Amino acid sequence: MSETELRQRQAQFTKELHGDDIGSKSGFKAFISKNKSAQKSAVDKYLKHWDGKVDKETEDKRLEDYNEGTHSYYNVVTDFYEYGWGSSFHFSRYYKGENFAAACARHEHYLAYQAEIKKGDLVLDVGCGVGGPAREIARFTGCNVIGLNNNDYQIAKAKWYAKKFGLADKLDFVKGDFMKMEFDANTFDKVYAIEATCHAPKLEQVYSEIYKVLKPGGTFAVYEWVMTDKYDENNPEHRKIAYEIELGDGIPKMFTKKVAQDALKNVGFDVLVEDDLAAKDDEIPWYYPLTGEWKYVQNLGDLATFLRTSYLGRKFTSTMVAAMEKVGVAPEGSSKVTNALEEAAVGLVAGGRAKLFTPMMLFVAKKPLDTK
Ligand SMILES: CC(C)=CCC[C@@H](C)[C@H]1CC[C@H]2C3=C(CC[C@]12C)[C@@]1(C)CC[C@H](O)C[C@@H]1CC3
Ligand SMILES: C[S@@+](CC[C@H](N)C(=O)[O-])C[C@H]1O[C@@H](n2cnc3c(N)ncnc32)[C@H](O)[C@@H]1O
Repeated sequence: MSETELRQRQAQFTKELHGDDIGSKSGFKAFISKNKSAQKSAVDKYLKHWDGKVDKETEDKRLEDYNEGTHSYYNVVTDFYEYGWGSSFHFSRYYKGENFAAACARHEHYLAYQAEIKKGDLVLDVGCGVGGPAREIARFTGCNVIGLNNNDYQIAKAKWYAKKFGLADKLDFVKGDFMKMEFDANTFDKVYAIEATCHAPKLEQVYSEIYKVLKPGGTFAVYEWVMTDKYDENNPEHRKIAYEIELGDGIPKMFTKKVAQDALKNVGFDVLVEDDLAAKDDEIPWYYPLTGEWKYVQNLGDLATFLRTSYLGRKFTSTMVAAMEKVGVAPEGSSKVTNALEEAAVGLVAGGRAKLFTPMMLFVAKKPLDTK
């Protein structure tokens, strides 16, 4: 299928699944108003590559089908993410006494600071979700952001929020595959990516696209999802954790830190910073909202989040979803989605505790000035 046909099909499917009125409904309300047969087909498309097999052929198919696979994944999880987590789809570090929302904003500000984003800069957000980080970074720095995303539903939501919060003149969101960017070379002053490029079937390709669209002298800053140096692909316990992360988070293959480091260098970047922010031995771990550690809850906002994200909260949600699916209120396949998200949570916490995985491998890289 050609790129244009794929695009048209995905746009048409988004209309069928989510209807025309995207944005005004979010979380639970959006979830129950989906077209039921389209939802079933989206769930099947996402899960068709996840049948427990870890052989090379199955993995190759997942890598080949990365675009549709991820598109389908975000079609079915976005409402759950918004309901449980908010509109920034990433993890954060937590300082003692700092609440969830403040930590999330600070994590975004830190990336903007590392990327040296300034007022008036034209910035690309690679894999922008529903635009939570883009809104924060535009407000924080005064820059203009273009968010790139291959998920039509999220783009429609991101546009809706930008308008709602009076940021439509600072932000734009466009459909596209980060493996084949359509922007002219040397377009952006800065580029950032937050927990998104791990969906790429090949890191070197997405980094080389970023390199292409960045102006010479421009900075790229990324929070990358990688398996750490402790990870051993031949250790079945390690592989099980990586598989849970892949399945539950719609990732064709988790790569190691070494693969990411080499990829950045191979495409021509000068790598200025390599810092695993999950390896700082913070008193409050980045994965705490997915555990049962109530002691870190700071305020009522955190309590509301924790009631949805903690083990018991997730159990409550999945039980309710299963009951609603049974009586036909929730679309068929919804329980498969909550089960997959449970695998994600379990794998992420296990990977975090064992320091086999990090969702915040910070790389800051520059495109040399003497390139075209
Ligand atoms: C997939 C990538 C690369 C990044 C997303 C990181 C996180 C924002 C998500 C990873 C696992 C997600 C889960 C939820 C929210 C978003 C994540 C933390 C839930 C808490 C949403 C509510 C559901 O009932 C349970 C989910 C568990 C996993
Ligand atoms: C975990 S979300 C992170 C979103 C955002 N960076 C944030 O922090 O809120 C990953 C994002 O990458 C996007 N994505 C995945 N594969 C993509 C691709 N091939 N091209 C463009 N965007 C992609 C997804 O649609 C999703 O918006």
